[in-house]
Order: sequence, then structure tokens, then C-alpha cells
Amino acid sequence: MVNKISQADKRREIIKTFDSAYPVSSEKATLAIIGAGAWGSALAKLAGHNQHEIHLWSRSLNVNLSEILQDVDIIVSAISMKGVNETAEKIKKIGLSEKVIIVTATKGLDPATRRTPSQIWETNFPNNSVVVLSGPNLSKEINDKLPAATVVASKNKAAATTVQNIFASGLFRVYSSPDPIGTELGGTLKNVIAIAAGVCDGLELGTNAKSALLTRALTEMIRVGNHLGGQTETFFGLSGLGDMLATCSSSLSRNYRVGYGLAQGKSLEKILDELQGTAEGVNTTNVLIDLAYREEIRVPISHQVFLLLNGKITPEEAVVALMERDLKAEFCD
Ligand SMILES: NC(=O)C1=CN([C@@H]2O[C@H](COP(=O)(O)OP(=O)(O)OC[C@H]3O[C@@H](n4cnc5c(N)ncnc54)[C@H](O)[C@@H]3O)[C@@H](O)[C@H]2O)C=CC1
Ligand SMILES: O=C(CO)COP(=O)(O)O
Repeated sequence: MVNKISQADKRREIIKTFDSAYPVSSEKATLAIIGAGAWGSALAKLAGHNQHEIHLWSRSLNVNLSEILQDVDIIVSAISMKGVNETAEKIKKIGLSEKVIIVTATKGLDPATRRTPSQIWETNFPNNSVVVLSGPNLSKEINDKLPAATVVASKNKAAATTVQNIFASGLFRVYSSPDPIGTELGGTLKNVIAIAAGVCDGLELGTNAKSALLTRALTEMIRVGNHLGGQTETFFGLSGLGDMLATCSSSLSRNYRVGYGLAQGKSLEKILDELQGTAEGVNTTNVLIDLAYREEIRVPISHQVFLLLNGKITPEEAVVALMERDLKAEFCD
């Protein structure tokens, strides 16, 4: 009898291989992971896989923050945007050695100041190295031990290399970059586009429409990113195009599910109620449109997402508005 290997068996074999994947570096560090939601927990697993000492902290865990910060080498912040300011200030009050590297994995923009998370950490800790970690990293797939890649970016090359070695394994391939702001904005801006992609799929507009949407969205992300200091090539990398492809094509993405739900006629309130975890794209859209208005940056797709999220238009009207814009050259300023 032919011994048939099922797809499920094959998948289990692959997962076993990655599960025993080696850490890239034998150096061990002590990490405080701040935020024990979906992403913080997945990052704790990745660092735990490489046998680092991990202290997980969140508002709801009964853990003393100042105690765990005593002897850490690295802080990894994986809290939602709405908690970043408050948490950075809390840690500032506790006090932090200048040797500690701060890694930020949040994808969002602060409504009050329109700053990125890394800018908030840098303002509070001007003498510490800040590293942005961002890429196509849906936490459910990471938890399922499927292979993934990410980017760590910092103005301080040595700090980026340290963080690269801490997280890298055969399970998680980590690239470094000298462009923290571009890396961070790729992950942040694509959340707005993931909402639009969810609408596109929810309305069953087809493959041509989705391809046009994502390609034009990348141009829009680069326009905003360049304006805010990010480098164009970063947006063609894992943290830009890579994360856009992941989030805009997977129902694992909360932002995609927001758009999909809106296309099905659900209210935003109901969608967010049903959604487990944070869909940062909702807040990011509002902050981005405020920023784009003040600084005169053209963001036609994000603008339609803004109108839709704020109940000013229907999903169908958003599509018509995008299709009926003035004709122009594909590449212009
Ligand atoms: N889940 C994912 O696949 C990925 C998420 N991210 C980003 O990571 C961030 C967190 O996402 P998730 O873990 O998925 O969200 P989540 O909703 O599962 O967890 C959010 C965490 O932030 C904490 N938090 C919220 N407000 C706070 C406050 N005021 N003070 C202190 N802590 C507060 C919560 O207690 C919780 O630990 C978001 O910016 C998200 O865009 C990035 C990559 C992947
Ligand atoms: O950023 C993510 C994957 O890289 C997670 O996307 P969502 O926040 O839309 O779930």
C-alpha cells in the first residue's frame, strides 16, 4: 500500500523543523516585554525560543514594573498606541540605565502630537538607543511557529545588530536597517490600507481592483513616508510592501477585518466590539488625515478610508470617488 503523506502531516513536519530551529547567536540577554497582548506574547515566545530571560509586564498582570526593570538589557514595547505615552512616562519616573536598548513594536501615531512611537520613546529617553521592530508579522502565524521575517531599524547600528541577534533564529529571520522612521511608518500606514483592502474584498471588486488599490496605496505610503523623513527604498522592503501584502490579504489582520465588516454593512462600533485586540488603523487614519491636511500631503485612498470610518460615505461611494478622480500621469509629484 502506498504510504500517503497528508498535507497536515507535511505541515506538522515543517513546523517541527522550525520549532527546533537554532538561535543565530549564543549570547543571552534579559528582556522586559511591556504589553502582554497578541504581539507582546508572540515576541516573548520568539525571545524565549532563543533562551533569553524574559519578564513580561502588562497593566493587568500582577508584576512590579520597577522591579523587573532593575537588571534588564532590553525593553521591548508592544503596547497599543493609546498606552505608549503613559507607559513611557511611567518608566521615565522609575528611571532607566542609559545602557538599556528600547525596542518599539507598536504600529500607530499619537493623536495629540502626531508622533510615532519611536519618537515618543526617544523624547523620553534621549540617551538610550531606540530600535524599531516591524514587518509582516501576524502574531497567530508566529505563535503557530510558521517562518517569518522582520526588520530592526535604528540610528545606532550596534543597537540594531544587538536586537537582530536577540530575536533571529531559523524560525524568525531578522534584517537590520538604518531607517527607523521609514520602517515604523511602513507598518503604521499599511494599517489604513488594510482597511481599504478589506473593503475591496468585502465588496468583491476583483483582482484587478485589488492590485490597483495596493499599488497606488504604496505610492501614497511613500509620499507620506518621504514627507516625514523615511527613505523610499524602505517602503519597498519587509516593513512596507511586505507588511502591506500580509495585512491586506489575510483575515488574521484586524484592520483588514474592519474594512471587510464595513463592506458588509456592519457598523464600525459593532465590528470593533466583536474584534479581539487592537485595530490601530482606525486611530491612525484620523491622525494621518489631520497631518495630511495640515502639511498638504495628498492621500486620496486614506482620505476615503477616513470618510468611511467617520460615517460620511458608504463603501460603494468610496470606490466611485476613487475611480472618478482627475486623470493624471502615474508618476508625478
Ligand atoms: N498582533 C499582531 O499581529 C501585531 C501587532 N502589532 C502592533 O503591536 C501593538 C499591540 O498589538 P496587539 O498586541 O495585537 O494588541 P492587543 O490588543 O492584543 O494588546 C494590546 C496591549 O497593549 C496594552 N495597553 C493598551 N493600552 C494601554 C495603556 N494605556 N497602558 C499600558 N498598556 C496598555 C494592553 O494591556 C495589551 O497588553 C499594536 O500597535 C499593533 O499594531 C505589530 C505586529 C504584529
Ligand atoms: O501588523 C500586523 C502584522 O504585521 C498585524 O495586523 P493587524 O493589526 O491588522 O492584525
